[in-house]
Amino acid sequence: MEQKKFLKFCLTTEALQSYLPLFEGNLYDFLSHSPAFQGFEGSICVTKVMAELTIFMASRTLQGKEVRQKFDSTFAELYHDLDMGFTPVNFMMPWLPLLENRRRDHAQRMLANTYIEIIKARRNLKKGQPLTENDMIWHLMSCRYKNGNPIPDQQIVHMMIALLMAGQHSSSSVASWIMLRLASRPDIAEELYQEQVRVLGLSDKRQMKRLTYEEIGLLNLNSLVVKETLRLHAPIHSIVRAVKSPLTIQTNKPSELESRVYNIPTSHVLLSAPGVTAQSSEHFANPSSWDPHRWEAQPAVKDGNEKVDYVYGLVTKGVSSPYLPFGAGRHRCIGEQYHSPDGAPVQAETD
Ligand code: HEM
Repeated sequence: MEQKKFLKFCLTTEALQSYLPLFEGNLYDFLSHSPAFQGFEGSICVTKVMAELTIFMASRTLQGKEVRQKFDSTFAELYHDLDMGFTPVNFMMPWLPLLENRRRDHAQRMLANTYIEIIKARRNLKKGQPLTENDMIWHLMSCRYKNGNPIPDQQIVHMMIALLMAGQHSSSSVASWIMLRLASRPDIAEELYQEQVRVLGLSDKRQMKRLTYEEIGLLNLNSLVVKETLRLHAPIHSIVRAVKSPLTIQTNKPSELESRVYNIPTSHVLLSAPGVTAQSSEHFANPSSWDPHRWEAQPAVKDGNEKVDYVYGLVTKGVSSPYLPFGAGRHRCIGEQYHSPDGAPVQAETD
């Protein structure tokens, strides 16, 4: 949890505000260079393009200049190999002599070496030499555990790779679904465009003006599109926990079930799937239809205002909402806010 608190530093509102110009810069750069966005018609592989875009934007903002520069060459390939080792079989049996597992391990070692070199080079900067931007690597290099110890370089490396993986998969998957859903609903795409023209205005050259952090909050339909897409296509469909000590669970609705009490031994692993309630007609009318406007009428969940701090900052204590795409409890996502400003300019520019 202490490490989670260190990571949270780069996801604060102030940090996110400072990323916005970087997001936009990378986005415009991508749109002008990527073959996928030349001309006004044609077909593209949405998942591939969104994965590329997300990794460029995340690497530049969270990981720092050096990592972003390396993504143009070797890093992207290594990341791909790491990514291919991210399927259930690799999780269940990470030791299997599969080609994917070997490539994954090789990529992990190469990426780790690269991060170590970046950290070393930064430590060797002469006193008085200007710092590069205040990114996550700098921050972790200056953090100390409660016992006063600095974070060992190897741990910084592992945290940086974990962050890269945590943010990339989820964000690029949601971005792809948004594009695909919008392609099937031109009326919503048009509404989104009109909202952006209304809120952001057009420049003299009839181009959309640059977005400010505050304006993101005014793009109401934009946020409903993200919310509704996360309801139907939450990227993390299964959340698993190993039972560490014997657990007794009493069901809330005993009348509907044969057994009211479950005794769960430590040999078990529990799996929760938040998408089940998010797509249930018990909570959402016509649940399989993608309708961002449903949230305008959706009753708010009464989960109470109580908050709890698991060391990395206050989070809502309640877990009874049928809609929990970012999880709940101590392992709840710390990237929720990051995801929104990341998505907003992308959606606005590609509409
Ligand atoms: C649409 C985007 C995202 C979704 C839907 C999402 C969803 C989730 C969920 C459901 C969890 C809980 C996992 C569990 O309980 O085991 C989680 C954890 C986490 N997320 Fe995200 N996430 C997103 C984006 C991000 C981003 C952009 C970052 C970082 C920049 C991030 C960093 C993390 C981290 C570090 C954890 C681990 C927390 C822990 O184990 O304590 N996420 N995320």
